Amino acid sequence: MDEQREVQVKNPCHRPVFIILTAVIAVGIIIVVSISVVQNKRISQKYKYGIVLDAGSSHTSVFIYEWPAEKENNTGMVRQTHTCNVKGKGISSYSANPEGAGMSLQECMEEAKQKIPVRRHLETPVYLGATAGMRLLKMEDEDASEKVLASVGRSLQKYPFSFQGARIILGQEEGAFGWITVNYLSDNLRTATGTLGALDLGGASTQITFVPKQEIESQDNAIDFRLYGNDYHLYTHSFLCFGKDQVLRLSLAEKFHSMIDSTLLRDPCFHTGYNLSKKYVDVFDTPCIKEKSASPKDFFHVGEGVWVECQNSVRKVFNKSHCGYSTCSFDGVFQPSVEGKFGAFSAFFFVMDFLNLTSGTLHEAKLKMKRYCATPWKEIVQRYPSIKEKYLSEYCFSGTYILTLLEDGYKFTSNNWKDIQFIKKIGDSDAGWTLGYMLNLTNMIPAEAPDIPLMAHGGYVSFMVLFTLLIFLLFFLAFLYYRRSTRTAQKDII
Ligand SMILES: Nc1nc2c(ncn2[C@@H]2O[C@H](COP(=O)(O)OP(=O)(O)OP(=O)(O)O)[C@@H](O)[C@H]2O)c(=O)[nH]1
Ligand SMILES: [Ca+2]
Repeated sequence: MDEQREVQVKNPCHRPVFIILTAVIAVGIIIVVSISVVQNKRISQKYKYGIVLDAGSSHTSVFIYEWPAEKENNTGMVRQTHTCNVKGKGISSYSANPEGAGMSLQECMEEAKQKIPVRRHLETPVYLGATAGMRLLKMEDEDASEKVLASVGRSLQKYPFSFQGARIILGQEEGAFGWITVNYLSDNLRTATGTLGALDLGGASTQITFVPKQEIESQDNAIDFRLYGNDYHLYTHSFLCFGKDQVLRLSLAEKFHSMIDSTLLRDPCFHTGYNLSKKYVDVFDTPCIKEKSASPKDFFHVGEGVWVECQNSVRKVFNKSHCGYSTCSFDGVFQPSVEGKFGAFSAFFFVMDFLNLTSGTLHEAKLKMKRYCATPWKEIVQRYPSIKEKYLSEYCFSGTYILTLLEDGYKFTSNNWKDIQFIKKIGDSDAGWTLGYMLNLTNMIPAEAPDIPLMAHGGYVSFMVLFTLLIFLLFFLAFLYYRRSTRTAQKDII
């Protein structure tokens, strides 16, 4: 009986050291399993989708966005997975045939059906936002603009997605959501380390948006946001009629006034040797031109290729005669001095990228423009055989307009020229207003900062490796201790 008790007392499993080791190992295993369950839950999540149609003045694009279902409120989680460019012109060109506007969207919407998993169709929101082309149509013919919007709305309702409306967005929204997009994609909103201004150049309007140092003197140009716990006081302005297609018309109309021969329009912004018969209505048929000069049905558009003269003619479209504030850009619009870095996208990028002006100084850009505009049209066509002649013929004008808008209009100088980054995409996503618009309407950017994740992925992996090694070590120690204790116990019995 005494012998039996002695064996029991000496059983190593009953020693305090062994009990503590076992308890530590058990707790360790529980911690490792719990952390991996919580952490991996985040990895095995499913994706959600959203569709935004950008119904611009020149064309419509359909953007599909995707984000992990359980990370809706974390910044940087939404990315563009697919784009489809609708064939033909923008929806505002269907004023005489509104049904055609809705039909034009079909091909891209069928593509969206293929790209988004069927089980997500019903819950996927679809938004259509129309910009300056539709704003101009509304000014010209409100009834026609309503019919076009109704037609695209009916067309979008035929798809299995959750249609959320088709509307003309305000110029302020276009500017502000472009700013949200570039700053969301650059992860500037959560970190609050400074923001990127946004410059958007479309066919019919252009937007400038940034956080100014000066006070905003006009309420129409001020927008406030609270995002991830930070307050932003933004300056924004959208210049209707200052998109590059409308400014080309304004500039041609201006030249008509000083023409001696009303059938021959000599243009320093087009290359020498460029000579094309154009229709008078194609220039003047826009609400952006108030004074319709009496001209014939057709005219010859003849290039002269003189950059300095081109810039002088472009300057005439900026009205600087009045300003009711301490400072203005042009057309009597208040603008504080530009501040910080800017992302310039849409036609700012297409044009500056083509002209190879996305880097270098303002002075170099002017010299390159001078050379480019002076190149004969024949040579330009030979140099770029794959580019549509309409686009190609307009780069001298568009590049000149961009330099003039940025320098004379917005007051960028050779000192802060380098602060303008010409961008098309950030990561996979296009820079533009659509992503910001969707993030806002789905409430995906919270006003307050979301909870910090339990552990960053790198930290999680290191932690799991170290902890697992530690548990193995403890197992090994427990084993050594058990073996030694059993041997001692056996020796004692013998
Ligand atoms: N060179 C060139 N121009 C383009 C390209 N894509 C569009 N454009 C032109 O660039 C201008 C601006 O295009 P977008 O930014 O799509 O303009 P939009 O959204 O239709 O117009 P808004 O309603 O004013 O915003 C238009 O004159 C287009 O015809 C391109 O790939 N290359
Ligand atoms: Ca646009």
